[in-house]
Amino acid sequence: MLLLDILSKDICNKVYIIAEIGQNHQGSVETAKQMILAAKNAGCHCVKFQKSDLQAKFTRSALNRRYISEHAWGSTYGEHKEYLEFSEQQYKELQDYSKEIQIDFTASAMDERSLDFLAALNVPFIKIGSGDANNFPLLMKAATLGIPLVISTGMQSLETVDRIVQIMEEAGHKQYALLHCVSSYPTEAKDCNLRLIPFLKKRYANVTIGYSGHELGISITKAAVLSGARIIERHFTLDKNQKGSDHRCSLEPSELAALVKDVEQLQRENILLKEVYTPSAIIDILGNTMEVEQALADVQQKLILSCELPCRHKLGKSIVAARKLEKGHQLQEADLLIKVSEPPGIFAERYYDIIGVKLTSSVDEDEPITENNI
Ligand SMILES: CC(=O)N[C@H](C=O)[C@@H](O)[C@H](O)[C@H](O)COP(=O)(O)O
Ligand SMILES: C=C(OP(=O)(O)O)C(=O)O
Repeated sequence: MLLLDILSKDICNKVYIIAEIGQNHQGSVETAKQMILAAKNAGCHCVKFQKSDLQAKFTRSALNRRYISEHAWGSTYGEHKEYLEFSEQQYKELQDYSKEIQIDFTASAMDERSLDFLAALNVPFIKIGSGDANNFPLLMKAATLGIPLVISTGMQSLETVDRIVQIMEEAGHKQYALLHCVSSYPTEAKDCNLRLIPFLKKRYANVTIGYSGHELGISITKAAVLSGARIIERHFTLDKNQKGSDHRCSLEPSELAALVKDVEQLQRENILLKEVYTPSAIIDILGNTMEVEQALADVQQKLILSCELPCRHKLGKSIVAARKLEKGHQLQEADLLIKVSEPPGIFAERYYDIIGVKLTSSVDEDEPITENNI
């Protein structure tokens, strides 16, 4: 299977292309099937969805908050997400359909219950989205399942990415990839920071590096391939003008097909036998456009970008009390969960740092632990 060959680095000149259907199916299984077929016809290797167990992923206050947006499918965020969430039975139906037309089918596991569900569904790999890249307990569990993992690194620090790699190494899990990603929708060219692809390749020499892009158009994604990305993920839509947060920065079928064709041509011309090109060589190959030049600007350090802060605030995971915790209580793992919280609390990457710390004030069940509590 191509993905496994890429993860084991047996093949270096092919790119595995994932069409991220995400929640662009508008809550309709029929539309999802049309999208799976359109992704297959565009030449993609895989279709991907987003699987959540809403009570496991979000706190009650995050689910109950009013969602005032032209993209809202309900009056609260919980109603909106419920509308877009497929049942386990519907997942099986979509998986069967994907099998029938021979395209890989998977989803991101956005909480532990969804991870268990996807593992049981026997998907070829499980995606861990940027929102869970700092969810170390989830990553530890995922690393022990014996299933390939594709892990995005948007809205995370370099320290967190180092920790992901350490978790995989400690678990002896070798079949995984890290995707460079910037969690802003759409990402402006100047924020794409494609030089972080060779940076990550050098820092984690044994790990396959890919790119999950949220920018407009396909040129920057092609530049990502020439920067060394061997797994590409792009949001996919049947029509960019539809209601929904992700449609605008998604590719329509003709754009996705053009991306696949252009990547295949780079492969046919043996250009991908060399993995990493310099920015000037990439511009020579693709032709000079301002956006590609901006996306390739010199960047030496992986930081959480200011353009990612709205997404980190909205969908970043926080540390939450699993039950009511009294003042003076010394925190243990069993006391804590990791969820999207409204308002956010201490971010999930500090989970292991606060174990053993005594609470200076009580925290209610399903409420975030904040700096004021420790
Ligand atoms: C960080 C993350 O999960 N991002 C996902 C993947 O890129 C997105 O598809 C979000 O689910 C989507 O943008 C949320 O939109 P809304 O809040 O309108 O449901
Ligand atoms: C959030 C996701 O993707 P990314 O972090 O790659 O944008 C996802 O796949 O669910």
